[in-house]
This record gives sequence, C-alpha cells and structure tokens, in this order.
Amino acid sequence: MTLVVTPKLNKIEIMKIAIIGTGNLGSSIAKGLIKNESFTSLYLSDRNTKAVKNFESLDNVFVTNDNALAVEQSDIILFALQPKHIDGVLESVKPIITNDHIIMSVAAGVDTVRIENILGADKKIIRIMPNTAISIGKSMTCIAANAAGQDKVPLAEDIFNQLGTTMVIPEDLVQAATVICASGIAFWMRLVRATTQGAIQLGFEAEEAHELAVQTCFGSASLLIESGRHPEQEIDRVTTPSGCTIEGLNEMEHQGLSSALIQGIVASFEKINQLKKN
Ligand SMILES: NC(=O)C1=CN([C@@H]2O[C@H](COP(=O)(O)OP(=O)(O)OC[C@H]3O[C@@H](n4cnc5c(N)ncnc54)[C@H](OP(=O)(O)O)[C@@H]3O)[C@@H](O)[C@H]2O)C=CC1
Ligand SMILES: O=C(O)[C@@H]1CCC=N1
Repeated sequence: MTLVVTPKLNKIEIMKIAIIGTGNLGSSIAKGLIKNESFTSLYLSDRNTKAVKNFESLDNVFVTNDNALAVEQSDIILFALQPKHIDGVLESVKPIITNDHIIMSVAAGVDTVRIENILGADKKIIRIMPNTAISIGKSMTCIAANAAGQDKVPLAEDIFNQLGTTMVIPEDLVQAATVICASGIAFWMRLVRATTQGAIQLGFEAEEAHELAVQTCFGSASLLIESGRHPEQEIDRVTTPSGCTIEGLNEMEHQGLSSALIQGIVASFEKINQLKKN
C-alpha cells in the first residue's frame, strides 16, 4: 500500500472511499469529493450508475454495480441509500465488513443502533448529515458517531470540512439537524422562489427577479456570517421608521410567516421521527 498525499487534506492520508448509492445525495457528495481531489480511490456503486457514469473516465474513480467490490477496495464506506434500502444492502455486505472499515451513513432516520444491529456494535459507525450543497463545497454537515467510531470523528470532520462546514453533535440531535440543514435547502429554495414571484408581480422579468432574489439571499447570509451579528440587529439597520420595510415585515408576520416556518420545521421533524420507527 503506497501513501498518497491528498492535495486538499494537506497531509499524508490514505482515503479509499466508496459511496454506495449514487442518487441525489450520493452523486452530490461524489462531485464534491472529485472537485477537491480528496481521495486516493473513489468507488461509486449503484444498481443504476447513470448519474455518475461521466465520472468513470477520471483518475482513481471507479463506477460499478457491484457493492461488494466497492467495499472490498475501500476503507471508508459511505452509504447514501434510502432508509427502505439500507438494511438489505448492509446485510448483503456484512460478511466483508471488517473492524478496520469506517462506516458512514447519510440515511435520514437511520440511527447508529440500527446499523450496529446488522453489522455489530464493534464497527466504527458515523452518521453524516450533509445537504445537496455539498456538490459545490457549501454543505452544512452534522456528524455523530457510535462509541466505536468516536476516534474517527476527526477524520470525518477533515473530509467534510473540505466540502463546507461541519458540526459534531450528539446523535439525538441528528433528526433535528436533518430538518434544519438537509430539508432546509428545500425550505430556503421555496423562500427564494416566493421572493421571485413577488418581484415579477412588481414588474421584473423572471430572470431578473431570480437574480435579485438569489443575490439578496446570498448577501443576507454573508452579512450574518461575516459580521457575527443577530438577524434582528441587521433588520434594525434596514427598517427606517414608518418606512416600507417594517410595513412589509409586519404584514408578513400578520400573515404568519415566522409561525408558518416554525410549524413546517416541526411537521418535518415529526415526520422524520415516524420514519425512524419504520
Ligand atoms: N437528497 C437529500 O438532499 C438528502 C438525502 N438524505 C438521505 O440520503 C439518502 C439518499 O437520498 P437520495 O440521494 O435523495 O436518494 P436517491 O433515491 O436519489 O438515491 C439512492 C440511490 O441508491 C440506489 N440504490 C437502491 N438500492 C440499491 C442497492 N441495493 N445497491 C446499490 N444502490 C442502490 C438507488 O437506485 P434506484 O433509483 O434504482 O432505487 C438510488 O440511485 C436517504 O436516506 C435520504 O434520507 C440526507 C440528507 C439530504
Ligand atoms: O426528504 C427527505 O426525507 C430526505 C432527508 C432530508 C432531505 N431529504
């Protein structure tokens, strides 16, 4: 086994990674890893490899239908399967999973105990909860591990810090993190779309309206990140007394904007907790 310097990790590390399931999220993670060249080898395995077929021409990237081959050739196995498929796939590769493997799973509602029940509590299991912005290196990714996997959490942070921002959290908060960060992409997209619809009603062409909404959204997030200030402090800097901003904000609240968002988040959380029981 030769040591390879992975360019963006900036240290000597062997990163033989397999992604099992290359649908929406698995292919987004693959894109992020490929963009950062942050692996020694990358196996992409799916029963339908259409979404990642283009990657097979790249150096050290292997596209396959054979989950077992991907596991055998890799040290870090990332399962990006729907909850209804993950148990069956784990059962099928169980005979070739060793205590040296680092098992990662992004499956929503699938806790480490469920994976331990199939693979054994002695296996290093890390739950990763990223979002689809991982494909452009902007994911907010939460990380939690079982007891055996605790010492591999820094490695998971190293990998996913290259693909955005990470936060290590207790496992009992992963469901909540899924709603806020993973589903959150859809929630924010809907807010951007609604702003675009408003801008079109006020006279902008659709493309212009989209750009105005996206750039203003980007500016708002950047202000919070760079200033470290609370959103209400930023709101205070915009709301001229008796002006149009406070008029609009108050009407949005009369119509239940904050309440609708909070209720949506809670409904999403209740659903994910139901999924966990299935
Ligand atoms: N999408 C997102 O933004 C996020 C998703 N998640 C979680 O990530 C997981 C994956 O989600 P997502 O990518 O959206 O789902 P997808 O259905 O898009 O991807 C799952 C992939 O796994 C494939 N697959 C199913 N069975 C097997 C098998 N036996 N062997 C190999 N591949 C198989 C599927 O193939 P086929 O299409 O033929 O079924 C599909 O291509 C889910 O558990 C979800 O909860 C978490 C955070 C964010
Ligand atoms: O909607 C879902 O169930 C999955 C988990 C979070 C994002 N997609």
